[in-house]
Amino acid sequence: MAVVGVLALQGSYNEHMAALRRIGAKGVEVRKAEQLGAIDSLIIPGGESTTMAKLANYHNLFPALREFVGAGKPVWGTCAGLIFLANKAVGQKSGGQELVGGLDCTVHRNFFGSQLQSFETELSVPMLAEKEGGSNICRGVFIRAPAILEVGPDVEVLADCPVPAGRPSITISAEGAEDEVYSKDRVIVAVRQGNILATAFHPELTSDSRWHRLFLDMDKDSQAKAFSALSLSTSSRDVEGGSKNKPLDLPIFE
Ligand SMILES: NC(=O)CC[C@H](N)C(=O)O
Repeated sequence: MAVVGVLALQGSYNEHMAALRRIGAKGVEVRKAEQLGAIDSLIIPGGESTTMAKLANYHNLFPALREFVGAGKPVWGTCAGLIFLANKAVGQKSGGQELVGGLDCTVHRNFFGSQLQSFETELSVPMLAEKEGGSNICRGVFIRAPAILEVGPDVEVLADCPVPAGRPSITISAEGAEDEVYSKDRVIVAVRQGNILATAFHPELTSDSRWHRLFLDMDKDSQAKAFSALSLSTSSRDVEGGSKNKPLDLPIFE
C-alpha cells in the first residue's frame, strides 16, 4: 500500500492523518528529511506558513522537500501548504519567508483577511465530481486563507470563488514593477499542476473524502506510469517473464 507522508511540524496534520485513516490509506507523520525517502506522496497541511517555514528551516527540510517536489512525487498543499508550494507569495511579513516552490502561481498569503474573516462556503468542483463521483459542490472551509492570484500555463484551475464583497483592493508589489491592484471578482482556490495539488481551504476539516481520494489517485496514476515505463523498457530488452500480466498496483520490485 502506498505510504502518504503528512508534514507534521505544525498545523492540521492530525486532521489529515484522520482523513487518511477514514479512507483506509496509510499516513505517516514526517518531521525529518530522511523520512521523505520512505514515502510515496506528501501532504503539507494548513497552519501558519511563517512558523512552519521556521520549523522546516530549523530541521533543514527545505532542500529535501524541493527534491521531493522536483522528482515529480505527488504533493498536496492545503492553505499554508499551498503557500509553501507556490513559486511566488505576496502579502508576506517583511523579509518574506522561504518557499519550497514548484507550483507555477502567485499566492496571496492572507487574501481573505484575518482570522476573524474566516468563512465557509460551497464551491463548484465539477472536475472533482467527475473523477471521484458525488456532488458538483464541495464545502470549502477557509481559515485566514490564502488565494491564488495568477497561474502559469500548465496549471489547471479546479475551483474558484467570488471575492467577498467589501474586500479592500490589495496592492501587489513585484520587485521593480509598478504596484497593481487585484480587481477581478473571482479568485482561484484550488489547482493542479502535474503531480502537485493545492487547495486554499481545508478538506481535512470536512467529512468529504474526495480531495484525499483524488490525491491518492494521483499517486496511483504516477505509480502506474512508472510501472508502464518500466515494463516498456523491460519488454524492449526481452526479459523473461515480462510484466504484462501483473496488476499495475503491485510493487514493481518483489
Ligand atoms: N489556515 C491556514 O493555513 C492559514 C495560512 C495563513 N494565511 C498563513 O499565512 O500561513
